[in-house]
Amino acid sequence: MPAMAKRKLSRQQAWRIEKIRAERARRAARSLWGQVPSGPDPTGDIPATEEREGVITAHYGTQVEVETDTGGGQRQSARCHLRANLDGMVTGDRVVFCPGEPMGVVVAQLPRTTELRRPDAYGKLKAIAANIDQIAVVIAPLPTPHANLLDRYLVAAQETGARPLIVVNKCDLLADPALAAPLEDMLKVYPPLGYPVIRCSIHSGLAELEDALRACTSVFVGQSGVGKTSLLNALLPGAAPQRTGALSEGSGKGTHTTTTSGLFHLPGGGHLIDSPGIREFGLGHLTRHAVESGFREFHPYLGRCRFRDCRHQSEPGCALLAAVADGLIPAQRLASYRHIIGSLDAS
Ligand SMILES: Nc1nc2c(ncn2[C@@H]2O[C@H](COP(=O)(O)OP(=O)(O)OP(=O)(O)O)[C@@H](O)[C@H]2O)c(=O)[nH]1
Ligand SMILES: [Zn+2]
Repeated sequence: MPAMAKRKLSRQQAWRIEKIRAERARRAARSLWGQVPSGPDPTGDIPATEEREGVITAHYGTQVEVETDTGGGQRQSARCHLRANLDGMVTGDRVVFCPGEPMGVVVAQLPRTTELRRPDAYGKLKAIAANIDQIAVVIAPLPTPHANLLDRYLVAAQETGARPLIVVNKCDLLADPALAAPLEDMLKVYPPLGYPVIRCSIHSGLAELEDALRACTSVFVGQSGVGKTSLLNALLPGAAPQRTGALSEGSGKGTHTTTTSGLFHLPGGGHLIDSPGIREFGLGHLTRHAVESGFREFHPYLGRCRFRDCRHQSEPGCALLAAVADGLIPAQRLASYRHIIGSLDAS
């Protein structure tokens, strides 16, 4: 701990230091993401301490890789231990750390803007990534896309606060009308609902995807085989899978374990967080309330059904059924809703 922390501080001094720390963290985070903070730097008159702010870019059990922005687009990485009370840290977390040789130590976690969570083996929801701005749900003509699965990912995305993006990969296969027709039919409901749709393949048309990923931190989620790893490798050759591991305490040399997740910087700008756990995000348990609120076009009708416990199946006076009949809600989305609720009831 720096000597400064041992001094007895008045409440006002402690409050001021807290404010300065928060401002420093905000500036560090914004400049790390390539945004230039505006206004004079109110922390400039404060003497530097050994503590720095950074972002967790990889996680290896009790060790993490923490990256700091050293200015001019340069970044520096430091391997750190986690303090024992900081076991819930994930890739994307912004932290305060003390650099050291061969390893530094993470001393504090800064507040998260968003959090991706999924149930662990015991059903308890655990964070798997933090501070994600955008969730790119990847689909493809093959494996066959299912509206209820896409909607499930969109519902899960809605809960996190990150903005959703639909990425249609393998568009080279759309030359086959038997693959194109059902996909286009399924997709047409999403742009009017405000979900952006991008079409690409690993062979061509990546510029639009690069644009959508610029200046933010994203994750790719979606069914196995839609091409998430291939897209990551097309955007950043050699990025996945990453095979560095924990450093041994004594020698500081690498051992061979696969990292559980990693944050990648894209050459075109923006960052991607990837891990097997993140790819399965959205397939965990959802509550009935989360499912209802995850269908954004349902919002004006929720609470307006005749029966308070309406399940929106065939009940008289159901506001959602009436909205479907009036063409205000796509029938495909109500069908998805029922499918997802049916899977909750069955589990
Ligand atoms: N035709 C075509 N094939 C593609 C494209 N992108 C990926 N593929 C193929 O699709 C298959 C699955 O790709 P992956 O990148 O492993 O899919 P994934 O979504 O990462 O799968 P998981 O790791 O299981 O989640 C591979 O055989 C890829 O070569 C594309 O744009 N066009
Ligand atoms: Zn109803």
